[in-house]
Amino acid sequence: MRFVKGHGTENDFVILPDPDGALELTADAVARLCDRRAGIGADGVLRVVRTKATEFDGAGAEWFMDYRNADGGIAEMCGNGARVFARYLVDAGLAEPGEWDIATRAGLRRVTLGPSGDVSVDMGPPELLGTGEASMAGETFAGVRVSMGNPHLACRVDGPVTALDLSRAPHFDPQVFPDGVNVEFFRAVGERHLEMRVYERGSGETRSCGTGTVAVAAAAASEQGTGRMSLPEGEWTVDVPGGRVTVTLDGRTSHLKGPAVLVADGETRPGWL
Ligand SMILES: N[C@@H](CCC[C@H](N)C(=O)O)C(=O)O
Repeated sequence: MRFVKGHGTENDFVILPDPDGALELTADAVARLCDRRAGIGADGVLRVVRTKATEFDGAGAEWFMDYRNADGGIAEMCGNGARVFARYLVDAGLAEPGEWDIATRAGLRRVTLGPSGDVSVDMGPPELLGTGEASMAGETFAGVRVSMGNPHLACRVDGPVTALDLSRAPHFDPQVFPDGVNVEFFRAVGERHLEMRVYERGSGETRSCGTGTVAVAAAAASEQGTGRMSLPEGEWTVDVPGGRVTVTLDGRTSHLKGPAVLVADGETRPGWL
């Protein structure tokens, strides 16, 4: 099986080119590919498949991003994955630099990219769903529930995010989050400038989460309380352990911009999976 390895702010992926949808990708195979000791190692898998070979045929995009978490579970959307997916398509000559849509389980997402460099994704409008909480290492964290197509709980903290112990999964109420949740911890470090760490559903602590960075920018913007229905417009810088991304809220939608890097090509050994 051919693969490419890539990352977006160190949120890393095994990319599996499967244009005709011929791969039978089981949860077990995904978990083995993502295993950092016995496999290739990644936070998730991006299967690259033509929409016409999937149930998303007719969605209005040529390519479907089939994203899976490291534990083999399926997620609706992955923001860093979308950037890396788009960079792979251009690098492989399967798409031209420019602006076009990719299909995801959360709907179409428009990507903008040149022949090299950063990739921007229209992430859609963040959906603020009220408050929620999670607990970790004996402490309870209050946050804002945000849907970016996938579920998030964005928790503001007082101290540096580096001080948090994210070695274990945060606890949350499964009645509030029946599909699980990605939990972000963020703190303001300047004007529209946040630092963030995340514990991702299905992948554990990762060094970046694109949907999570938009969720924390939306949560922080909502606290600015203009009383209007839409979030205050503005550009946010979000620092994550793996680097820096920019989130733009424009009242209609949100954009995530940041690096997307391909680092290796390879082939799994016959019979290994
Ligand atoms: N790292 C991703 C999010 C991946 C999916 C998430 N773990 C979930 O289960 O919803 C991103 O960059 O958005």
